[in-house]
Amino acid sequence: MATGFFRVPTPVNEPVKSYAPGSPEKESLLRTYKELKSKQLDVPMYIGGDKVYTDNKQPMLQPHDHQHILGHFSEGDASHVEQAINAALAAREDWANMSWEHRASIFLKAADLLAGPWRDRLNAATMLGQSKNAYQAEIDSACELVDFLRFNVHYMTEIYQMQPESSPGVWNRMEHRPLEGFVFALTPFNFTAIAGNLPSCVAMMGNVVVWKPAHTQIYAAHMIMELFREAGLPDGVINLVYVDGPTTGDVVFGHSDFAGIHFTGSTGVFQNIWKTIGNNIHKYKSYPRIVGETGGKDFILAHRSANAKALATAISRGAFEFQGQKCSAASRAYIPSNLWEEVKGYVIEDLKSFKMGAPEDFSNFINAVIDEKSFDKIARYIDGAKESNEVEIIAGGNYDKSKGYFIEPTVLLSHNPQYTTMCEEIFGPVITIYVYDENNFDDTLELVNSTSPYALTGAIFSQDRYIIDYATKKLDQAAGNFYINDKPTGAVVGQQPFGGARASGTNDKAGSMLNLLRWVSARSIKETFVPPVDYRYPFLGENK
Ligand SMILES: NC(=O)c1ccc[n+]([C@@H]2O[C@H](COP(=O)([O-])OP(=O)(O)OC[C@H]3O[C@@H](n4cnc5c(N)ncnc54)[C@H](O)[C@@H]3O)[C@@H](O)[C@H]2O)c1
Ligand SMILES: N[C@@H](CCC=O)C(=O)O
Repeated sequence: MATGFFRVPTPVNEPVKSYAPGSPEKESLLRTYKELKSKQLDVPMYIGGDKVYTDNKQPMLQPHDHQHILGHFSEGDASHVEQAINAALAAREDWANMSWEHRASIFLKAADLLAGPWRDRLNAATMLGQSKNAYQAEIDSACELVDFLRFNVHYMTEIYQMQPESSPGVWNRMEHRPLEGFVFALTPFNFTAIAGNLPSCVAMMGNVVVWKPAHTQIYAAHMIMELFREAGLPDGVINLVYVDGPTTGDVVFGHSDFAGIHFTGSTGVFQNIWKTIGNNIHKYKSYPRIVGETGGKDFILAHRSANAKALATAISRGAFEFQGQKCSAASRAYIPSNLWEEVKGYVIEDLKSFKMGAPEDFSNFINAVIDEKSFDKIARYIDGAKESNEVEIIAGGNYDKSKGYFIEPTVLLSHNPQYTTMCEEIFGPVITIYVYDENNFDDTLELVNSTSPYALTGAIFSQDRYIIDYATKKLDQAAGNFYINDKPTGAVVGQQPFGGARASGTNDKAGSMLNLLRWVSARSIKETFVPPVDYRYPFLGENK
């Protein structure tokens, strides 16, 4: 059999298209958007080689126009989860034995399809189903997913190249085996790229997967599955089911072949999953890999030396892009008293210029939040602020769900640094600001570090290099992604490996070698060329 030591193409980040007025990409995307919007899809689950339809049809809505249905998905039950596990296990041997370069080819082809003919379709699906504007959909569902696929293939080869030393007469080798069993990918609503990455990077390493997306992301999720199939992913390697979370969890976490979970979502759900796995630990063949990236309460801390305009821009973009429905969105800010009036002026000016509405109008910066449950939760936080005498509403504060789930970008000013919205994740377009005495930077650093249980992202703004150095050291455990003079969001694959610690997750850095290492189990092999033929140590003979 002919073979070689193959080098994969060097990955570079997929360029982000502008969708500027009159651009060909804008025209082409809008055409696809309108085409998809005009029809209703009947979306199946994908189990083994089958597209599985059930009688339990659930609507897929547009968050910005909830009476407009995009189609229906077939909801499954526990029996479908069992079938998906069986299909995965049946596919395991062939997939695990496929030469790595062919696994790589499938995902590199998926990346090229997505960068080319599939780009508009996945972007339009993300705009329609998750209410992202064109630019944010482009960053997420096109560029970030393309980057995940290409960079992960590259990291995979780096892992395979990790080999031990050998001594004379011996050749030591290390194999990076897929896990024994199946892996469960449980994905959130807010990023199409994350939904695509969680099952695919696990499969890339030779594993088989059962994938359950959030119900509100199924519209784009099924297109990702179609993309992988077109790229040549064999049947049964990734099995996509639409079953409610607890029912899926009961079947998956009770199965002896459960080998790991790749999760992104909220902290509470992840902590419950961890407990369930702990309680069932005696049932499994191996200790399951538990990888979870979860919630955040991401901060901006400004020093009195900060540039007020840059700081205000970081607040406007960092808190409100994608309606704050980003794990990394800035949701608490600590501003020194000397800068507050100026910063407030810029932020209010920015917010006045924001347009809110459906994504098909490309001039809308703000779209809708994902569903009624999220809308009601965010509205409750805003109502709480209206009633509190510890908080003022500086901007926004209105909401309306009559047509779509629209919440005005809202800036709260809290006089209490421990007020609820300074501590809890809201996951919506709300930022709370605490203005501190400009001479009290040290105490404020401590406040930032200790106020919330999360440690996902954070930013320091200062023009003073001693302060930047000092804050970077003091806040070393406060954020897994730390930004200097930039908004605490918008991590790019290959540039800022992403993930947080404390209650924000296991910090296995999505889109990096660190993450992929969790999906392999190394086997060390020692081969001795001329084995000894006498058991005695040399000195045993001399003592006679
Ligand atoms: N740290 C990160 O990288 C990152 C990235 C994106 C989103 N997030 C977090 O995700 C959350 C928003 O996403 P979401 O609302 O989809 O999260 P979620 O926790 O509600 O849902 C995530 C997934 O878990 C499933 N699920 C929910 N309850 C379950 C249960 N009891 N048992 C089993 N499965 C269950 C959901 O159906 C979904 O597929 C936020 O907290 C955000 O911070 C984190
Ligand atoms: N890569 C993204 C992660 C978003 C999570 O929801 C960011 O940093 O903005």
